[in-house]
Amino acid sequence: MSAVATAPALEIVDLEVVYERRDRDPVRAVAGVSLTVQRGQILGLVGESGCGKSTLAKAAVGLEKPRAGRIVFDGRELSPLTRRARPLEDTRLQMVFQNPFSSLNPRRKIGAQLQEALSMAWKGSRAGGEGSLRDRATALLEQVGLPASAAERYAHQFSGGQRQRIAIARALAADPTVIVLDEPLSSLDASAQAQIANLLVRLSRELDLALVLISHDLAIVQHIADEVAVMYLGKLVETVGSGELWELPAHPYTEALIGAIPKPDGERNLPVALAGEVPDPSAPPSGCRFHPRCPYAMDRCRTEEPPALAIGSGRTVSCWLHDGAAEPRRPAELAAAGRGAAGA
Ligand SMILES: Nc1ncnc2c1ncn2[C@@H]1O[C@H](COP(=O)(O)OP(=O)(O)OP(=O)(O)O)[C@@H](O)[C@H]1O
Repeated sequence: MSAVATAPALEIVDLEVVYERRDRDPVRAVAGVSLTVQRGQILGLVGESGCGKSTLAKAAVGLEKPRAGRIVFDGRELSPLTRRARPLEDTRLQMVFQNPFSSLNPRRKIGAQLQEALSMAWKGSRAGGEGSLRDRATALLEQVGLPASAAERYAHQFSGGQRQRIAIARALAADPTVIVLDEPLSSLDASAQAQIANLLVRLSRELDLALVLISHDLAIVQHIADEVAVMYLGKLVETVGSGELWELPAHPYTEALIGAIPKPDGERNLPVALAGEVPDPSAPPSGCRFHPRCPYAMDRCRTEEPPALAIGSGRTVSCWLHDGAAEPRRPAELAAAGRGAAGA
């Protein structure tokens, strides 16, 4: 992990996002989430489909209005304005979407689209002119591993991986501090995924960029994230340094997610199976939201919601198994020691 800056690049505090629906209960898609990302750091945000990852990402960059909570970007609290009305500095918080094809203009050359992104970010504040915009666009293409000739081509002339490189180059045009990437690899084949993952690590290190990488693919996150936040039904259940997480998952949900990653020999990592579907976020279970699916659930889990408990250095887990636990341990070990149903 690289050096930690004084103010976090991005800090999200108790964020809540609710979708109101006509004639139906509102969906509390993000139900009080706090997390922090430092410059030069990659934070992986993982969880099953529907747990609120995209909503959290959109709220973080101002595309969705939070009902409550704060977003502090580079030490300044972001105002709840639309993106276009935000001050210029706030464009340094960028987002890259899953499908780069839909976010690129099919009728404009890539070079022109990059120049447009550069001039919007510069807004005449820097000495420029067409020549320097063109040079800078070429430099952006090189930064993401594409030749200068890519500027003269259109989006459909590139592969999926190349298009994602272009989308990243366009985000870089704003000279960002933070980029939130929502499933940037999931539409790509395995080899393009590996290349883009390597590119993200390089850019984060070279440009001291904070990256929030949203993915349901734990195997990829395992390779490139420094920190991982695990989300379940609108809440974070565990936040931890990446290496530690894979060695010693502390939340039963994390244990199950990691257990589901196939090993190269076809075996699973751990014998914990995740039963059932993610419940409806408009009517979440009482107590711990994970308790109906948890193999270690105790009586308390059905009625009392666990807070984020600090275990180890900088690590938090929202699980009653760890209440009073002196050090991180596997859920199965804690249950066997008498804390959960399995040991009761
Ligand atoms: N515009 C909306 N109106 C109502 N409900 C919504 C809206 N957008 C998302 N939701 C609901 O909010 C919850 C969280 O959705 P979100 O897309 O943030 O999850 P996700 O973890 O990103 O899932 P995926 O990986 O499938 O995109 C889901 O129950 C979803 O159905």
